[in-house]
Amino acid sequence: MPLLNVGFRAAWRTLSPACYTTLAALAESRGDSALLLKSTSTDIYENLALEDWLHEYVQSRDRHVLLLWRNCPTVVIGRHQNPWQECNLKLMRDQGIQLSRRRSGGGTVYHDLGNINLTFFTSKKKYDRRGNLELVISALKRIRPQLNVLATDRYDLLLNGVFKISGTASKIGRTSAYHHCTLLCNSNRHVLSSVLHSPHQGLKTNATPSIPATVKNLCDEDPTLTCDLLMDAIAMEYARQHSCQSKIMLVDPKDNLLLPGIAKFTQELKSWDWIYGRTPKFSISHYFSVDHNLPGAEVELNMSITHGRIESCNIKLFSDWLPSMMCNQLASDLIGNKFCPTETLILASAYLRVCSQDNELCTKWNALCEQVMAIM
Ligand SMILES: Nc1ncnc2c1ncn2[C@@H]1O[C@H](COP(=O)(O)OC(=O)CCCC[C@@H]2CCSS2)[C@@H](O)[C@H]1O
Repeated sequence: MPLLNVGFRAAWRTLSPACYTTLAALAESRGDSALLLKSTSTDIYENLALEDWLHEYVQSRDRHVLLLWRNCPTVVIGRHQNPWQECNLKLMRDQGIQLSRRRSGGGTVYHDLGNINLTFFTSKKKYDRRGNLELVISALKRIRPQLNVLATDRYDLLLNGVFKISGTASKIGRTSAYHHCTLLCNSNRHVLSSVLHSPHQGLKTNATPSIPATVKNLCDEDPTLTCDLLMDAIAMEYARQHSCQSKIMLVDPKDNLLLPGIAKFTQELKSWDWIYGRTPKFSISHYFSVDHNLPGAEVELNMSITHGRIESCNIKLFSDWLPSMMCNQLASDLIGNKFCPTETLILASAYLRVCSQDNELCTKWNALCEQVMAIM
């Protein structure tokens, strides 16, 4: 197969199904020591799976790869974080914003199509976060010399010395590594700050906390900037510094022929067990009023949650506005369930059938269950 002397994209496009080859083989057959890839997907799980796949299969050789990608609205938590501590899950459900857990450590960020993600794959030896961030700064300076951007000691990029425009995380394997970072061009800052705000106050955990910062979009500094412009500038700079072709190869993370086995990676990243079940053990203590028109309708809820499942639960009423027997039963039935509104709704509905003759009781019961589900 005459792959050695043709561009990546051309080679890929000219392959007939019969001689379809994997991305790893294509990378191997090309002489370049560096590759520039862009994902055609805007699905966070597919894109994180693509990172996993590249880390596993292409990075086994001493090769430099840069992957550019963007996502539809999503919150991305770090590997050892607690989503209930980091974000407003109810608001996210209501607004159709996805939640994902990445494999790298660090804090929580918000992505939408106005945010660019860059993943620098290298061998463990060549892993160089500062070098990568300097490359991004050089690319920015080349297209807009007046921009004042610097990298901090914790590998954030700051605009004008104050505003965060990029956050960093990384994963280091046995022989290979990757460093990935964001770049805010024109994200929705209102959504960003509202979803990265947890309604929980009495949550106790030793999960990694995020370090909140004041963010800014590059677009607010220079309205002529676009994500495409920034991605092209970074790709050019990468090609310049790594002496490789500046042509970007488009990769579809759903392409199981090019990326054998990727579907399994995607499935795992989408699973409840990975996203929620990996949360370090935590406890919540929540005090709320179920109905402000009902004097004394206050509730104290205490729960401990392990691997995302309710391990202990106590629902305390401060008056007899609801039969305490019902609450005790709910508390004991919640044990072992996922700390999630869907499972709780199923339990709550079963009770509703029992008390369906009594309208007032049903209303109070619904109000209580809705409050419990709202904190999940
Ligand atoms: N998109 C984006 N870019 C930069 N900063 C952000 C963003 N979203 C939120 N933030 C701010 O960073 C802090 C969290 O900072 P903190 O330092 O705790 O965490 C990070 O920076 C993690 C970066 C992960 C990058 C990966 C690259 C590909 S997949 S995600 C948050 O509270 C906001 O104030």
